[in-house]
Amino acid sequence: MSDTVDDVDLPYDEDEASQQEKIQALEERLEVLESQNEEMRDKLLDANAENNKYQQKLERLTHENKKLKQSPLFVATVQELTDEGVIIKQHGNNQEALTEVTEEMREDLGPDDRVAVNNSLSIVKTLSNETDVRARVMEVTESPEVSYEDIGGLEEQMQEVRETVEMPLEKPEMFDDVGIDPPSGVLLYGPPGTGKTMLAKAVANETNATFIKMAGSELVHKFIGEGAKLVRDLFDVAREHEPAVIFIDEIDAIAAKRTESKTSGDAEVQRTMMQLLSEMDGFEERGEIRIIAATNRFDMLDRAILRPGRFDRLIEVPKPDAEGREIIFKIHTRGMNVADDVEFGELAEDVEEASGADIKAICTEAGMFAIRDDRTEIRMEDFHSAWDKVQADSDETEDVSKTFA
Ligand SMILES: Nc1ncnc2c1ncn2[C@@H]1O[C@H](COP(=O)(O)OP(=O)(O)OP(=O)(O)O)[C@@H](O)[C@H]1O
Repeated sequence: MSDTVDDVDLPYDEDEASQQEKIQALEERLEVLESQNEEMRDKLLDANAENNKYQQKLERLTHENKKLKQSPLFVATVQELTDEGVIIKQHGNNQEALTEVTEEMREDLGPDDRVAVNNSLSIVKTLSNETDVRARVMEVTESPEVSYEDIGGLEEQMQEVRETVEMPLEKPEMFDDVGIDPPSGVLLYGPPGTGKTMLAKAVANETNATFIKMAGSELVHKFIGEGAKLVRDLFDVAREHEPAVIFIDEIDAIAAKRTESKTSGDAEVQRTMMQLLSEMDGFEERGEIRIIAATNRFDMLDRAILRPGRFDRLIEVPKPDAEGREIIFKIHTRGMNVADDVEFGELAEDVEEASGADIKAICTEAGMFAIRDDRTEIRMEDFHSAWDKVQADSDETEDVSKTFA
């Protein structure tokens, strides 16, 4: 493009064009240039808008990036508010530290409050109350209402649970006299709804022990030190309630085989499991506390937890066979008004893949079918319709969980 007027390529012949022709040619050129200018301005506006969009995206990504790079937060408990600052105690390592806080934050803080702190131990936010967390994740029952008679088809398993959990609680001296250590922990494994929780509850009931249940998934927390702290709490609560049976359901959530990825989440889960193992290793001081864990995913477990002194007694709890199913039908219809012609043996054959939990559901549903039909007596056909419904419901749940997987 030309820089000066002298260089401009004129739209007419300087020597031949008349004044009129020159003016007209220049006007036409001006018009073209104006429309080109307009076009360029539009493009510039578009480009600016686009630029803005990219700028925003860049900001968002930079923010995300920063968040990802940020180190995780730690959990601590406020010990004391002093003139020099706030004394906090970190969970996990139990170290105390003095940290400064803003005046506004100081007003919201009190001793025993749980707070999240960053790497430099500055308080980032306050957390919900610890007792709330404990209550949410721990189920403590003084005497669960399940007895051995409520469990069907698990004779062998029941026998083994009694030997490994009941005997050491009731007759610890026998182990001393014989000179062997009782098994440390019992691991129940098998498909969902087969009676693992029931077995643990029944043994607690029969030994007058407090039943303390915690789900492994509840131990997986986003704050460093939180899972390990809850494990310590779990054993503290058990010590306060001796004799006690600790039941850790879904143990696979904290004791799965190590994956390749080394994210901080994995490390936290690992720490929680280590805490559990170290509590179990302190067996001598554990007194009248027995530990039972359960999983549906035995294949996923880290073998480290199965070593001697840890969960060293494995008990498989399978789906019931026909005989077991018949017993479970009888257990769950004990209080029900069942017609004389109902054949539990036949029903047990019909519901081949049913678990104990399925059979309980079938019995309740069969009752519902009778009510819908305005009857107070439950017939064979009600049980059959109920089995169809239970199967259809579980297919539906499976479809839903597949959709959301
Ligand atoms: N063997 C059984 N005898 C009688 N009832 C059973 C049996 N198994 C399961 N049930 C019924 O199913 C319900 C659920 O069983 P339970 O919670 O013990 O199963 P689970 O094996 O712990 O399942 P999950 O692995 O899903 O936690 C029980 O409350 C009980 O009503």
